[in-house]
Amino acid sequence: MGFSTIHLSEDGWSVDILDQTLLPHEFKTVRLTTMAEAAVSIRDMLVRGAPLIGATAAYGMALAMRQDPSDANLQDAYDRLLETRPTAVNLRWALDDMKAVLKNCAEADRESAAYDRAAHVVLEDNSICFGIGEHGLKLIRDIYQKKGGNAPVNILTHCNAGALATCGLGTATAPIYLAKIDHIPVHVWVDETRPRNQGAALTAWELGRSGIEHSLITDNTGGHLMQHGMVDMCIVGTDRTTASGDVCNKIGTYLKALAAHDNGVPFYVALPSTTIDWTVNDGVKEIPIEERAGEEVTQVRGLTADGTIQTVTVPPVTTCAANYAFDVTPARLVTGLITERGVAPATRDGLKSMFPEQA
Ligand SMILES: CSC[C@@H](O)[C@@H](O)C(=O)COP(=O)(O)O
Repeated sequence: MGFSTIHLSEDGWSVDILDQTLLPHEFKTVRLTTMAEAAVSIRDMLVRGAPLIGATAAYGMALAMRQDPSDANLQDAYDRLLETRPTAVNLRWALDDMKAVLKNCAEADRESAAYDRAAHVVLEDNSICFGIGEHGLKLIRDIYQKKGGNAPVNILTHCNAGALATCGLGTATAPIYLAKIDHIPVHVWVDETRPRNQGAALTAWELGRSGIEHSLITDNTGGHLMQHGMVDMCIVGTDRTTASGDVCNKIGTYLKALAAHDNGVPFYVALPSTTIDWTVNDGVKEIPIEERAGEEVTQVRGLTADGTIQTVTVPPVTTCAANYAFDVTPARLVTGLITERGVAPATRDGLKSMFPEQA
């Protein structure tokens, strides 16, 4: 990939992250030295994407244990990191995982145990992304062969479920990167993904760096492309997948799934098992949907002709905006869930058979 979303700095204890709010026009690493800074980096979306949020929270716990390894601080760090973003369940998964390891350690051992476990979370995510990539690659290869083996596979994706959202090849993008290595021509339709433009700013940036052919489209274009046979498959990520296969992902994903269903376009969701919330069944009723500041809708940030980065307001300055960050795609609209263990039907039985030890 040529970049790292999160890693331990050379001092061996502080944590370097890529400030994703500045991409694509500025590439800047930020150093986290406290749990509070880790929490802010998640809340303000310097890091974002479900798996990377989890990894940052894990390192946030390590920074907390370095400052004060007491039981009280362990719980305080857990609570403060958990409240940073409500929807991506990887956050809770990583914090639960860290807490389970740390509460069984003597206080004197907690700092080193926390760093070890956080490194494990990062490495595990890397290998999970690769597994998702291998299983998703088979789906892309099948479509390529069905098209006669001489035309690119057109894939639509929403938001950024790429390397930037993870500690590896990404989830939705992993099969795409592996297809390139396998010499399967792929072209990606990149939804710009208002309001924060993760598609335009992040997915376009990372696909471009990797030499993957892509076209940026407005969020409303997908249905038209599907009606005209210009999308062979959709692959998106997820922030929380229910035990019954409902998928909560960036706002607008549901509308893409509806359009895909209406046009017979396969709609796949790529996910690490850490994104499955086994305690939730009905995604629409039970998953908390993050609501963010209206300014994310009313304002747009970008590069001006004179090379400066500026934020401008689009509607009348008095307009109030509603900003729901995620929506839920019911399982019935999902063709398959691409996990690190294989492609599962988006059903309770499908997930159970893939992860029997969890269910
Ligand atoms: C592999 S990332 C999957 C999802 O987290 C991704 O699609 C997404 O919706 C990210 O939302 P964000 O608000 O940028 O954190």
